[in-house]
Amino acid sequence: MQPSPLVIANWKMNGNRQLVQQLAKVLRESQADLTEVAVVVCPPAVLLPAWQQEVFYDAIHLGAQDLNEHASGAHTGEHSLALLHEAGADYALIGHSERRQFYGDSGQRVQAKVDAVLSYQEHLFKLVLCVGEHEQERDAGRTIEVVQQQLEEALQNVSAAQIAQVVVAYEPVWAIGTGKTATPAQAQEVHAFIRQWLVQRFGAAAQQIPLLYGGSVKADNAATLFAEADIDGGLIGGASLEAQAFLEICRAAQAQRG
Ligand SMILES: O=C(CO)COP(=O)(O)O
Repeated sequence: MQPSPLVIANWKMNGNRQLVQQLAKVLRESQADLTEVAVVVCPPAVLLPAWQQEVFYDAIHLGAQDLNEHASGAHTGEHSLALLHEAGADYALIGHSERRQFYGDSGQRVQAKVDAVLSYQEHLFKLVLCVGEHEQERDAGRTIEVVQQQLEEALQNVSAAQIAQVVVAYEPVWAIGTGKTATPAQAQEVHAFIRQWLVQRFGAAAQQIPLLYGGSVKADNAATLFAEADIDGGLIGGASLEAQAFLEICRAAQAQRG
């Protein structure tokens, strides 16, 4: 059995209360068409409470774009899992390339955040581990090596029992916000590798881990990407800020299992 389709909106530092209402309305009106696809919205943390008021059916989850691995204390500007949970989140993105590149998330820090999620009140959060290569790394033929290293480091302390809480998102850095989507074949090649690595490391249960593709997914290319055997959905940036485009992407994920 394949993992259930999953589509995640990553609003990054965008959106406002009006967009919360717009997107929630579109999703609510279309819920009958989205029976097979789970949808997660990761707004800026301050908008989580606004989303919490809009979300009243089970298929929609809220997620944090990042978290602090400490439980509490002197960490100005940061959010603990307890705070995020209170604001309605039960998913957390970890290791997004923008955090790795611009906000100091080293491989070690990413690993600490993974461990924090998995040791936080058992099974409460799912984590979405983002991996992906830079353009120079792809050009140098190092894509698989880079992705493998990111997986090994981040999931170092994870047990086979905990793997059900993990989602992996492959986001080639050169495809993020550039309009340069990986071709379905390029994405599938890396996804097949990730699947094989996970199964080797965690056993057959890893067949059920959703593998998402992210990087310039739009309404018009989602269906061909999601048609690939190991692409179970998407992590959507820009297109998640347009309610109709995001809905079309969710529909494309649903259609794969329709
Ligand atoms: O980084 C992304 C989602 O996390 C992808 O962003 P875009 O869809 O804007 O390329």
